[in-house]
Amino acid sequence: MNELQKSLILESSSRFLIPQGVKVSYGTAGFREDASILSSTVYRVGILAALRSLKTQSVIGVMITASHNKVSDNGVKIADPSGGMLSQDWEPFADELANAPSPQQLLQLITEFVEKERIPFDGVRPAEILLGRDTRPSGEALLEAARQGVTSIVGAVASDMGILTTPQLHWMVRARNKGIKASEQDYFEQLSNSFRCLMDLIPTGQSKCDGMNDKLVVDGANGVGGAKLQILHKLLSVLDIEVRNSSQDEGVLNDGVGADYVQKEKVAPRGFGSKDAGIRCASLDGDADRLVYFSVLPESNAPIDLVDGDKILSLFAVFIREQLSFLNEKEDIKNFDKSRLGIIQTAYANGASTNYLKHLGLEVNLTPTGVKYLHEKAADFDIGIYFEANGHGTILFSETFIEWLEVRSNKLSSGSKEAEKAALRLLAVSKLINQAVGDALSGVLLVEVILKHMGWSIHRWNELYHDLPSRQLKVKVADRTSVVTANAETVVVRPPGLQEAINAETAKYTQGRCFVRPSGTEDVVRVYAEASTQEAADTLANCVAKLVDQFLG
Ligand SMILES: CC(=O)N[C@H]1[C@@H](OP(=O)(O)O)O[C@H](CO)[C@@H](O)[C@@H]1O
Ligand SMILES: [Mg+2]
Repeated sequence: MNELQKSLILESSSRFLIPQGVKVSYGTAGFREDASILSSTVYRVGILAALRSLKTQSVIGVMITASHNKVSDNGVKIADPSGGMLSQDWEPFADELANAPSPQQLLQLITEFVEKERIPFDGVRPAEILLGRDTRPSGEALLEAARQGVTSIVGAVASDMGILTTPQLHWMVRARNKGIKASEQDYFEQLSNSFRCLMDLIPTGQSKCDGMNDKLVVDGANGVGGAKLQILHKLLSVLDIEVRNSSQDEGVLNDGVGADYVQKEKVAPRGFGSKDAGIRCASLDGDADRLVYFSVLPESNAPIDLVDGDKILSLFAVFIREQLSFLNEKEDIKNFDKSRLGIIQTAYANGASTNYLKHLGLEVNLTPTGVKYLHEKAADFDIGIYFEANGHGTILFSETFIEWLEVRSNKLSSGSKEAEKAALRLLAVSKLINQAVGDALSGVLLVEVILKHMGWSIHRWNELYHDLPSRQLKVKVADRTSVVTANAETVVVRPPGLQEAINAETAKYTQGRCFVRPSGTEDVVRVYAEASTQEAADTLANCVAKLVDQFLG
């Protein structure tokens, strides 16, 4: 780094001094705090993104959002060249950078890091960053802070992509680095074209089913997703969609609305009630990277039948497996010796879903909580389907498998019609479903077209299996990092004795399963328990919460 560069960083960082006594950490979902203390953090993430862009010689994304958190919070995270999360080996540097006490210390850290990582300041490409934000009122000023961070690196270019869903920004970064068209319009066109293609491939006579209500009502969490879904809807007049809670004019972001609320509380969001009984409903979270479905029950206090991420995963798995079997029948797929379908879940997946998927003969893998782990594992397969129970997930297709499908779908025209259609369907799914990150908008479209393909109502879908009753609790402890887990967080290895105590308690319950882990986003230890009845799951969770308190309180 030359002297000009150094003085530029010193000068601009003196405009973004860090607040006293605040320590931030790049957690499971980037930095997330009360918006009022975030501008120095976001400014520094702008610098980090520019360095990452120089290092990778690729376009990098910065997304300003706090997802399902309250409207006064905000956050920031980086999208890597693939469109996925920031590489984990850069996370410690993100922490150091964000917490450097003074501009001088910040500059020193950057200088050392640039040398250590051999970041090319004289590379072929200058840094290029796409900036996006959700609808939070604090977003505009924070985006400006990010822009100033980016442009404190000489030659770096920051493009403001405006108000976007998180998955749209990730999609654009991925598309830009693949050299394909990457505007928001291109995103909508790709989704709507591949949706139409899947609709055209629905077997004749299949698209009607008794008791199937064709209307879908979507809760937009008063966030960014509702308005974007309306745009898609205009392009896809075949879909009968009504969007409620679609902006902050209709109510407060994430307040009694949204996928996180619906999934955790198992109640209908604001604006939905017993009048909607039986209708197929869906809920997005504040930045539209999570999706759950539900149907309201006729009782007056509007309880719901929840169709969560596990069941969306199961629906996708059934459909993909069916297409693979059409290819299999023709022996075609056997020629592709590595073709493997993998299912990825976390320990929070309902045990009934895991059993169901294993019964289908599918390979189910568990990873620790957090999209980065699920995504990484899913990329090991030709088709990897991953979902968190809370509704974040997608389907990844390997490049080689896509190439194989492309060749097959051309060759097959002379052979089996079914196999040809199956190959075309899989290709369309790979274009519809976001390959960068879980995306509620593409998720809605895929669910809708698969339900039509199967001729299934939401009730038929929900009957795939019955969730085991479960309970989640949070325990406040002195130091949550003293809980250390192994085996995808299913076993506690520290403090000693805690796992044995959990085992002894769990053994008392039919179909009992229980695990504890430190949260990556909140200062708590989470307890998850499952058993054959709700009462038993509640008791098990409470007993284990007490154990956690005894061992760590
Ligand atoms: C039990 C649970 O829902 N955990 C959530 C939550 O992580 P924790 O590490 O459990 O706080 O936030 C993550 C980021 O949004 C999400 O990936 C994850 O699924
Ligand atoms: Mg989100």
